[in-house]
Amino acid sequence: MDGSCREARGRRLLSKSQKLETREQRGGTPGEFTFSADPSLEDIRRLQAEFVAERGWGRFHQPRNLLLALVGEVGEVAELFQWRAEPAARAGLPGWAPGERAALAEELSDVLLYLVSLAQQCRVDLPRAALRKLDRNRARYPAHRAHGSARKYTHYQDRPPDACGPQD
Ligand SMILES: Nc1ccn([C@H]2C[C@H](O)[C@@H](COP(=O)(O)OP(=O)(O)OP(=O)(O)O)O2)c(=O)n1
Repeated sequence: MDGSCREARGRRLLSKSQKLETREQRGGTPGEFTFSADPSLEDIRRLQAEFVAERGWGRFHQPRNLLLALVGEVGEVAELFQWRAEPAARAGLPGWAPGERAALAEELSDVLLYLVSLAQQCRVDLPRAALRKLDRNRARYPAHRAHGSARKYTHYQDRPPDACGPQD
């Protein structure tokens, strides 16, 4: 893809993300919520890498710096939740103002952008790695044993299948 095609694609993705933000500001029923089909994680990696390269920031983006930046942004997400009454921390974030939802979308995006950058700098193919990890989680937490229970997987490994019920 040449430079002008890449820029046009970047603009299209940006205009889509602006529409998505409007949807986020409205809130909605959590069960009905889905992500947009694009951009892919690879699109986001590439756009962020271009953003960093255009500013000559590559030398700052060493893994440890990115990790610290990521943790800092996670802290900013936590700030938006701290001291809220319990109902406002439920799925769908009832009672959150549009501006607060927009602020959360920004902070979560900062987390994602630093996570993707960190994975790139550590040469981790994040989408594939996440799929592999999901496979591992499925194996560790068989649905018939873990259903309705928040216990750690080691609880299932240590016991025969009939030693505990699903609610145990
Ligand atoms: N060296 C840098 C600096 C910034 N960014 C990008 C990634 C984040 O998405 C965002 C972080 O920018 P800020 O450090 O300005 O943090 P905030 O956007 O959270 O601003 P504020 O702290 O005012 O909320 O910019 C980056 O990739 N590399």
